[in-house]
Amino acid sequence: IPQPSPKTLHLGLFEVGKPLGKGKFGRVYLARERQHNFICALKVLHKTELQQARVEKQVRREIEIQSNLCHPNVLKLYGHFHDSKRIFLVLEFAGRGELYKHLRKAGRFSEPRAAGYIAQMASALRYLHRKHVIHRDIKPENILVGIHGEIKISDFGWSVHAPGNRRTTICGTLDYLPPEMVKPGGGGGSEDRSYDEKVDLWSLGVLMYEFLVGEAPFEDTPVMTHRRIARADMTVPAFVSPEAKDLIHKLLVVDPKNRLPLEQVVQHPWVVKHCVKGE
Ligand SMILES: COc1ccc(C(=O)Nc2ccccc2)cc1NC(=O)CCSCc1cnc2[nH]ccc2c1
Repeated sequence: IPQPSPKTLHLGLFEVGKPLGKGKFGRVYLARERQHNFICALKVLHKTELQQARVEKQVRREIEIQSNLCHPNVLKLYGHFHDSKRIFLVLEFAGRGELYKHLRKAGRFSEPRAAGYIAQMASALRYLHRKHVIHRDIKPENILVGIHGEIKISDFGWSVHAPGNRRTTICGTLDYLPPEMVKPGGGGGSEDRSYDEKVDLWSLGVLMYEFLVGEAPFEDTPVMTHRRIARADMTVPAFVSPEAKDLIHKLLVVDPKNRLPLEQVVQHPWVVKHCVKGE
């Protein structure tokens, strides 16, 4: 009988299939867990890479946070295991792939479709915020689509327990960052970068805008994007309905305290109008 190598030993439980994508830190494969014929996504993280990027603690915290989350619109982390060199995350497989690909293909979403997605996002964020988890990186690239068309927030590479205080610099797009995370700290020069769950309300507004318009509201050169975010300086095109425009303006508010709470987002006329009960 061939001696199983450490690789097959750990992966023996899984039949590894086609690559699903490459994340910041790891590759993801379609996989089937043999015992129960269970299809999932297997994310492979290399310990050396995590050590070099000094994110091992973050991964551990993330695994601890995520293992306790269970919501239809939050991508499930079923479990994890590791061998000498790698950490394996056993993730839910979203059958219809990445939302941003659907958005790029469609250009922009119809208002009913966008409203359905915003209602699901609000439901997922209410769940996360009740558990004092801030996502902090809501954008189309971090949303996957399940086999029934339902959306799933994922890639919590930046999630923290509220209130958070950013230490690591932000990399990647600025488009979704709220004023309190791009603006130098409030008066007194002290870099007061504390923020709370309301950062996700701002990002929900940016996401809604991008669903309806096909591009982010503050898209510009980095310097201009900073300035426009800090002032919530954006224009909503005329083809966007007045109700949708109203909700966007109630989320993209510079002062976090004045952003529309999630309970009121799901009761907003634009969301209610397009969401048939129980859909
Ligand atoms: C809950 O989810 C996650 C939890 C944690 C991490 C993570 O990497 N954490 C980390 C890593 C290193 C340093 C710090 C933190 C990633 C995810 N999620 C994804 O990466 C989504 C795409 S992988 C799954 C998946 C499913 N279904 C698909 N359908 C088509 C493609 C596809 C792809």
